[in-house]
Amino acid sequence: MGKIIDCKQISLKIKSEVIEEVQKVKQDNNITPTVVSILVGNDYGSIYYHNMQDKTARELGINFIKANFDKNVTEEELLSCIRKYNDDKLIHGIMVLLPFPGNINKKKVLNAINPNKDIDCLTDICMGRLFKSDKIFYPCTANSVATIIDSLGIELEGKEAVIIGRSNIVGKPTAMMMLDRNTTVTLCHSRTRNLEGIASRADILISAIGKPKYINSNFIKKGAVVIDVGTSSLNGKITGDVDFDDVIDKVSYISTVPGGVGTLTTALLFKNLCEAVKKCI
Ligand SMILES: NC(=O)C1=CN([C@@H]2O[C@H](COP(=O)(O)OP(=O)(O)OC[C@H]3O[C@@H](n4cnc5c(N)ncnc54)[C@H](OP(=O)(O)O)[C@@H]3O)[C@@H](O)[C@H]2O)C=CC1
Ligand SMILES: Nc1nc(=O)c2c([nH]1)NC[C@@H]1CN(c3ccc(C(=O)N[C@@H](CCC(=O)O)C(=O)O)cc3)C=[N+]21
Repeated sequence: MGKIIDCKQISLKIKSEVIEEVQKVKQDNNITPTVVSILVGNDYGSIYYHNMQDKTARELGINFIKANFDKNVTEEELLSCIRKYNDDKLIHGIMVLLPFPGNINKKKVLNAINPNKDIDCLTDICMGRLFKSDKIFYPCTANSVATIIDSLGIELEGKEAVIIGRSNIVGKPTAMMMLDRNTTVTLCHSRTRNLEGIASRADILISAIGKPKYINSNFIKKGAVVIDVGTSSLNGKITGDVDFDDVIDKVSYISTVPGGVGTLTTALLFKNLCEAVKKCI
Protein backbone atom coordinates (compact mmCIF):
# COMPACT_ATOMS: atom_id res chain seq x y z
CA MET A 1 0.00 0.00 0.00
CA GLY A 2 1.43 3.37 -1.07
CA LYS A 3 1.89 6.37 1.19
CA ILE A 4 -0.07 9.58 0.68
CA ILE A 5 2.31 12.54 0.55
CA ASP A 6 1.40 15.11 3.21
CA CYS A 7 1.38 18.18 0.96
CA LYS A 8 -0.42 20.29 3.55
CA GLN A 9 2.57 19.85 5.85
CA ILE A 10 4.99 20.91 3.08
CA SER A 11 2.81 23.93 2.37
CA LEU A 12 2.80 24.92 6.07
CA LYS A 13 6.59 24.71 6.16
CA ILE A 14 6.94 26.98 3.10
CA LYS A 15 4.43 29.41 4.60
CA SER A 16 6.35 29.60 7.88
CA GLU A 17 9.56 30.33 5.93
CA VAL A 18 7.74 33.08 4.05
CA ILE A 19 6.41 34.58 7.31
CA GLU A 20 9.97 34.75 8.64
CA GLU A 21 11.29 36.41 5.48
CA VAL A 22 8.42 38.90 5.43
CA GLN A 23 9.07 39.87 9.05
CA LYS A 24 12.79 40.23 8.37
CA VAL A 25 12.41 42.66 5.43
CA LYS A 26 9.82 44.60 7.40
CA GLN A 27 12.23 44.99 10.33
CA ASP A 28 15.53 45.38 8.51
CA ASN A 29 14.44 47.32 5.41
CA ASN A 30 11.06 48.76 6.30
CA ILE A 31 9.53 47.01 3.26
CA THR A 32 6.12 45.30 3.17
CA PRO A 33 6.21 42.75 0.33
CA THR A 34 3.46 43.77 -2.08
CA VAL A 35 1.89 41.90 -4.98
CA VAL A 36 -0.68 42.89 -7.58
CA SER A 37 -2.85 40.09 -8.97
CA ILE A 38 -4.79 40.98 -12.10
CA LEU A 39 -8.04 39.17 -12.87
CA VAL A 40 -9.83 39.78 -16.16
CA GLY A 41 -13.38 38.46 -16.49
CA ASN A 42 -14.82 35.69 -14.33
CA ASP A 43 -13.06 32.39 -15.00
CA TYR A 44 -14.01 30.00 -12.17
CA GLY A 45 -10.51 28.67 -11.43
CA SER A 46 -9.02 32.15 -11.54
CA ILE A 47 -11.56 33.59 -9.10
CA TYR A 48 -10.88 30.66 -6.77
CA TYR A 49 -7.12 31.25 -6.96
CA HIS A 50 -7.51 35.05 -6.61
CA ASN A 51 -9.46 34.59 -3.36
CA MET A 52 -6.99 31.99 -2.13
CA GLN A 53 -4.12 34.42 -2.76
CA ASP A 54 -5.93 37.18 -0.89
CA LYS A 55 -6.58 34.96 2.13
CA THR A 56 -3.04 33.54 2.21
CA ALA A 57 -1.42 36.97 1.78
CA ARG A 58 -3.26 38.16 4.90
CA GLU A 59 -1.97 35.13 6.87
CA LEU A 60 1.60 35.83 5.79
CA GLY A 61 1.69 39.61 6.32
CA ILE A 62 1.89 40.35 2.60
CA ASN A 63 0.20 43.35 1.05
CA PHE A 64 -2.16 42.02 -1.65
CA ILE A 65 -3.67 44.28 -4.30
CA LYS A 66 -6.59 42.78 -6.20
CA ALA A 67 -6.96 44.32 -9.66
CA ASN A 68 -10.21 43.32 -11.36
CA PHE A 69 -11.09 44.12 -14.95
CA ASP A 70 -14.27 43.53 -16.86
CA LYS A 71 -14.02 41.03 -19.72
CA ASN A 72 -14.37 43.93 -22.19
CA VAL A 73 -11.19 45.65 -21.01
CA THR A 74 -8.93 46.82 -23.84
CA GLU A 75 -5.38 45.65 -24.42
CA GLU A 76 -4.16 49.24 -23.95
CA GLU A 77 -5.82 49.49 -20.51
CA LEU A 78 -4.17 46.28 -19.36
CA LEU A 79 -0.80 47.33 -20.75
CA SER A 80 -0.93 50.71 -19.04
CA CYS A 81 -1.94 49.05 -15.76
CA ILE A 82 1.05 46.68 -15.94
CA ARG A 83 3.43 49.52 -16.91
CA LYS A 84 2.23 51.58 -13.97
CA TYR A 85 2.98 48.73 -11.55
CA ASN A 86 6.33 48.00 -13.27
CA ASP A 87 7.42 51.57 -12.47
CA ASP A 88 6.07 51.54 -8.91
CA LYS A 89 8.89 50.83 -6.43
CA LEU A 90 6.37 49.80 -3.76
CA ILE A 91 5.15 46.89 -5.91
CA HIS A 92 7.44 43.83 -5.91
CA GLY A 93 5.40 41.21 -7.78
CA ILE A 94 2.86 41.29 -10.60
CA MET A 95 0.79 38.38 -11.84
CA VAL A 96 -2.02 37.98 -14.36
CA LEU A 97 -4.53 35.19 -13.89
CA LEU A 98 -5.11 32.93 -16.88
CA PRO A 99 -7.02 32.31 -19.01
CA PHE A 100 -8.27 35.74 -19.88
CA PRO A 101 -11.11 36.31 -22.29
CA GLY A 102 -11.63 38.33 -25.44
CA ASN A 103 -9.40 39.34 -28.27
CA ILE A 104 -6.54 40.64 -26.17
CA ASN A 105 -3.02 39.82 -27.36
CA LYS A 106 -2.05 37.55 -24.45
CA LYS A 107 1.62 37.31 -25.40
CA LYS A 108 1.99 41.08 -25.55
CA VAL A 109 0.24 41.65 -22.22
CA LEU A 110 2.20 38.97 -20.33
CA ASN A 111 5.53 40.08 -21.81
CA ALA A 112 4.86 43.62 -20.59
CA ILE A 113 5.56 42.42 -17.01
CA ASN A 114 9.01 43.41 -15.74
CA PRO A 115 10.80 40.00 -15.52
CA ASN A 116 12.15 40.91 -12.07
CA LYS A 117 8.54 41.22 -10.85
CA ASP A 118 7.27 38.19 -12.83
CA ILE A 119 6.62 35.93 -9.83
CA ASP A 120 4.39 33.52 -11.82
CA CYS A 121 7.01 33.08 -14.60
CA LEU A 122 4.65 34.34 -17.32
CA THR A 123 7.12 36.25 -19.52
CA ASP A 124 9.17 34.68 -22.30
CA ILE A 125 12.32 35.94 -20.57
CA CYS A 126 11.51 34.16 -17.31
CA MET A 127 10.47 30.95 -19.05
CA GLY A 128 13.49 31.08 -21.38
CA ARG A 129 15.84 31.49 -18.43
CA LEU A 130 14.24 28.42 -16.77
CA PHE A 131 14.92 26.41 -19.91
CA LYS A 132 18.58 27.42 -19.68
CA SER A 133 18.79 26.24 -16.04
CA ASP A 134 19.32 29.87 -15.00
CA LYS A 135 15.95 30.75 -13.49
CA ILE A 136 14.71 34.15 -12.42
CA PHE A 137 11.60 32.63 -10.80
CA TYR A 138 10.32 29.04 -10.87
CA PRO A 139 6.77 28.71 -12.23
CA CYS A 140 4.58 27.84 -9.25
CA THR A 141 2.86 24.63 -10.42
CA ALA A 142 6.05 23.02 -11.77
CA ASN A 143 7.85 24.13 -8.61
CA SER A 144 5.08 22.59 -6.55
CA VAL A 145 5.56 19.23 -8.31
CA ALA A 146 9.36 19.41 -7.90
CA THR A 147 9.14 20.48 -4.25
CA ILE A 148 6.80 17.56 -3.45
CA ILE A 149 9.18 15.12 -5.11
CA ASP A 150 12.22 16.63 -3.34
CA SER A 151 10.45 16.30 0.02
CA LEU A 152 10.56 12.51 -0.32
CA GLY A 153 14.35 12.58 -0.11
CA ILE A 154 14.73 9.78 -2.65
CA GLU A 155 17.64 9.48 -5.07
CA LEU A 156 16.51 10.91 -8.42
CA GLU A 157 19.64 10.70 -10.53
CA GLY A 158 19.18 8.47 -13.56
CA LYS A 159 15.56 7.61 -12.67
CA GLU A 160 12.86 7.59 -15.35
CA ALA A 161 10.47 10.53 -15.02
CA VAL A 162 7.43 10.48 -17.30
CA ILE A 163 5.29 13.60 -17.56
CA ILE A 164 1.91 13.44 -19.26
CA GLY A 165 0.81 16.84 -20.64
CA ARG A 166 2.98 19.35 -22.52
CA SER A 167 1.38 22.73 -21.78
CA ASN A 168 3.56 25.81 -21.40
CA ILE A 169 2.37 26.42 -17.86
CA VAL A 170 2.65 22.89 -16.48
CA GLY A 171 4.10 20.06 -18.59
CA LYS A 172 7.06 21.78 -20.25
CA PRO A 173 8.46 23.64 -17.23
CA THR A 174 7.97 20.53 -15.07
CA ALA A 175 10.04 18.57 -17.62
CA MET A 176 12.82 21.16 -17.32
CA MET A 177 12.82 21.02 -13.54
CA MET A 178 12.98 17.21 -13.59
CA LEU A 179 15.82 17.37 -16.13
CA ASP A 180 17.69 19.66 -13.73
CA ARG A 181 17.38 16.87 -11.15
CA ASN A 182 19.19 14.49 -13.51
CA THR A 183 16.20 12.24 -14.15
CA THR A 184 15.68 10.92 -17.66
CA VAL A 185 12.60 12.76 -18.85
CA THR A 186 9.90 11.62 -21.25
CA LEU A 187 7.21 14.15 -22.11
CA CYS A 188 3.93 12.65 -23.36
CA HIS A 189 0.82 14.23 -24.89
CA SER A 190 -2.37 13.37 -26.75
CA ARG A 191 -0.51 12.04 -29.82
CA THR A 192 1.78 9.77 -27.81
CA ARG A 193 1.54 6.16 -28.94
CA ASN A 194 1.39 3.43 -26.30
CA LEU A 195 0.97 5.85 -23.36
CA GLU A 196 0.36 2.94 -20.98
CA GLY A 197 3.62 1.29 -21.99
CA ILE A 198 5.65 4.49 -21.58
CA ALA A 199 3.98 5.53 -18.33
CA SER A 200 4.55 2.12 -16.78
CA ARG A 201 8.32 2.55 -17.26
CA ALA A 202 8.23 5.56 -14.95
CA ASP A 203 9.87 5.62 -11.54
CA ILE A 204 8.21 9.03 -11.22
CA LEU A 205 4.93 9.61 -13.03
CA ILE A 206 3.51 13.14 -13.24
CA SER A 207 0.08 13.57 -14.80
CA ALA A 208 -1.19 16.98 -15.97
CA ILE A 209 -3.88 16.30 -18.55
CA GLY A 210 -7.15 17.28 -16.88
CA LYS A 211 -9.02 13.99 -17.51
CA PRO A 212 -10.61 12.73 -14.28
CA LYS A 213 -9.41 9.27 -13.16
CA TYR A 214 -7.81 8.58 -16.58
CA ILE A 215 -4.64 7.09 -15.09
CA ASN A 216 -5.37 3.63 -13.70
CA SER A 217 -3.08 0.83 -12.50
CA ASN A 218 -2.25 -0.21 -16.10
CA PHE A 219 -0.18 2.99 -16.36
CA ILE A 220 1.79 2.39 -13.17
CA LYS A 221 5.07 0.60 -12.52
CA LYS A 222 5.13 -1.13 -9.14
CA GLY A 223 6.72 1.18 -6.57
CA ALA A 224 6.37 4.34 -8.67
CA VAL A 225 5.99 7.83 -7.21
CA VAL A 226 2.82 9.37 -8.68
CA ILE A 227 2.13 13.11 -8.70
CA ASP A 228 -1.35 14.18 -9.80
CA VAL A 229 -1.60 17.73 -11.14
CA GLY A 230 -5.02 17.43 -12.80
CA THR A 231 -7.98 19.29 -11.36
CA SER A 232 -11.25 18.52 -13.11
CA SER A 233 -14.77 18.59 -11.88
CA LEU A 234 -16.47 15.18 -11.60
CA ASN A 235 -19.98 14.98 -10.16
CA GLY A 236 -19.42 18.41 -8.62
CA LYS A 237 -16.19 17.35 -6.88
CA ILE A 238 -12.62 18.42 -7.67
CA THR A 239 -10.99 15.28 -9.12
CA GLY A 240 -7.47 14.44 -10.26
CA ASP A 241 -6.20 12.58 -13.34
CA VAL A 242 -5.33 9.52 -11.29
CA ASP A 243 -7.78 6.81 -10.24
CA PHE A 244 -6.56 6.77 -6.65
CA ASP A 245 -8.37 3.63 -5.48
CA ASP A 246 -7.12 1.62 -8.44
CA VAL A 247 -3.44 2.60 -8.10
CA ILE A 248 -2.87 2.99 -4.34
CA ASP A 249 -1.67 -0.60 -3.83
CA LYS A 250 0.86 -0.33 -6.63
CA VAL A 251 2.56 3.02 -5.89
CA SER A 252 5.21 3.87 -3.30
CA TYR A 253 4.05 7.48 -2.84
CA ILE A 254 1.15 9.44 -4.26
CA SER A 255 -0.18 13.01 -4.06
CA THR A 256 -3.95 13.47 -3.90
CA VAL A 257 -6.46 15.94 -5.38
CA PRO A 258 -7.53 17.95 -3.47
CA GLY A 259 -4.78 18.19 -0.89
CA GLY A 260 -1.89 17.87 -3.33
CA VAL A 261 -0.04 20.01 -5.85
CA GLY A 262 -2.57 22.87 -5.54
CA THR A 263 -1.97 23.28 -1.82
CA LEU A 264 1.63 24.41 -2.47
CA THR A 265 0.94 26.73 -5.43
CA THR A 266 -0.05 29.83 -3.43
CA ALA A 267 2.72 29.38 -0.85
CA LEU A 268 5.31 29.11 -3.63
CA LEU A 269 3.95 32.22 -5.35
CA PHE A 270 4.65 34.19 -2.18
CA LYS A 271 8.06 32.54 -1.79
CA ASN A 272 8.83 34.00 -5.24
CA LEU A 273 7.55 37.36 -4.00
CA CYS A 274 10.15 37.28 -1.20
CA GLU A 275 12.84 36.68 -3.83
CA ALA A 276 11.49 39.59 -5.86
CA VAL A 277 11.76 41.82 -2.79
CA LYS A 278 15.42 40.83 -2.37
CA LYS A 279 16.09 42.00 -5.95
CA CYS A 280 14.98 45.49 -4.86
CA ILE A 281 17.16 45.75 -1.74
N1 LIG B 1 -3.12 22.18 -8.98
C1 LIG B 1 -2.67 23.25 -9.63
O1 LIG B 1 -2.05 24.13 -9.04
C2 LIG B 1 -2.90 23.37 -11.08
C3 LIG B 1 -3.62 22.40 -11.76
N2 LIG B 1 -3.81 22.47 -13.11
C4 LIG B 1 -4.58 21.41 -13.76
O2 LIG B 1 -3.71 20.56 -14.52
C5 LIG B 1 -4.37 20.05 -15.66
C6 LIG B 1 -3.56 20.43 -16.89
O3 LIG B 1 -3.54 21.83 -17.02
P1 LIG B 1 -2.90 22.54 -18.32
O4 LIG B 1 -1.53 22.01 -18.53
O5 LIG B 1 -3.13 23.98 -18.17
O6 LIG B 1 -3.89 21.94 -19.45
P2 LIG B 1 -3.85 21.98 -21.05
O7 LIG B 1 -5.23 21.65 -21.47
O8 LIG B 1 -3.18 23.22 -21.52
O9 LIG B 1 -2.89 20.76 -21.44
C7 LIG B 1 -3.26 19.42 -21.29
C8 LIG B 1 -2.18 18.53 -21.86
O10 LIG B 1 -2.58 17.18 -21.68
C9 LIG B 1 -2.47 16.47 -22.91
N3 LIG B 1 -3.54 15.47 -22.96
C10 LIG B 1 -4.87 15.66 -22.92
N4 LIG B 1 -5.52 14.49 -22.97
C11 LIG B 1 -4.57 13.53 -23.05
C12 LIG B 1 -4.60 12.12 -23.13
N5 LIG B 1 -5.75 11.44 -23.14
N6 LIG B 1 -3.43 11.46 -23.20
C13 LIG B 1 -2.26 12.11 -23.18
N7 LIG B 1 -2.15 13.45 -23.10
C14 LIG B 1 -3.31 14.14 -23.04
C15 LIG B 1 -2.62 17.51 -24.00
O11 LIG B 1 -1.99 17.04 -25.17
P3 LIG B 1 -1.86 17.94 -26.54
O12 LIG B 1 -0.77 18.95 -26.25
O13 LIG B 1 -1.46 16.96 -27.57
O14 LIG B 1 -3.20 18.56 -26.74
C16 LIG B 1 -1.91 18.71 -23.36
O15 LIG B 1 -0.52 18.66 -23.59
C17 LIG B 1 -5.78 20.65 -15.62
O16 LIG B 1 -6.63 19.74 -15.01
C18 LIG B 1 -5.60 21.89 -14.75
O17 LIG B 1 -6.81 22.25 -14.12
C19 LIG B 1 -3.24 23.48 -13.85
C20 LIG B 1 -2.51 24.48 -13.23
C21 LIG B 1 -2.35 24.52 -11.79
N1 LIG C 1 -1.41 32.78 -14.15
C1 LIG C 1 -2.03 31.78 -13.51
N2 LIG C 1 -1.30 30.95 -12.72
C2 LIG C 1 -1.91 29.92 -12.04
O1 LIG C 1 -1.22 29.16 -11.31
C3 LIG C 1 -3.33 29.75 -12.17
C4 LIG C 1 -4.04 30.67 -12.99
N3 LIG C 1 -3.36 31.65 -13.66
N4 LIG C 1 -5.39 30.58 -13.14
C5 LIG C 1 -6.15 29.68 -12.30
C6 LIG C 1 -5.39 28.40 -11.99
C7 LIG C 1 -5.97 27.61 -10.84
N5 LIG C 1 -4.93 27.55 -9.84
C8 LIG C 1 -5.06 26.95 -8.59
C9 LIG C 1 -4.20 27.23 -7.54
C10 LIG C 1 -4.35 26.65 -6.29
C11 LIG C 1 -5.38 25.76 -6.07
C12 LIG C 1 -5.53 25.14 -4.71
O2 LIG C 1 -5.16 25.70 -3.70
N6 LIG C 1 -6.10 23.91 -4.64
C13 LIG C 1 -6.25 23.14 -3.44
C14 LIG C 1 -7.61 23.24 -2.86
C15 LIG C 1 -8.71 22.64 -3.71
C16 LIG C 1 -10.05 22.57 -3.02
O3 LIG C 1 -10.11 21.97 -1.95
O4 LIG C 1 -11.03 23.12 -3.56
C17 LIG C 1 -5.94 21.67 -3.73
O5 LIG C 1 -5.77 21.30 -4.90
O6 LIG C 1 -5.82 20.92 -2.78
C18 LIG C 1 -6.25 25.45 -7.09
C19 LIG C 1 -6.08 26.04 -8.34
C20 LIG C 1 -3.83 28.23 -10.29
N7 LIG C 1 -4.03 28.76 -11.50
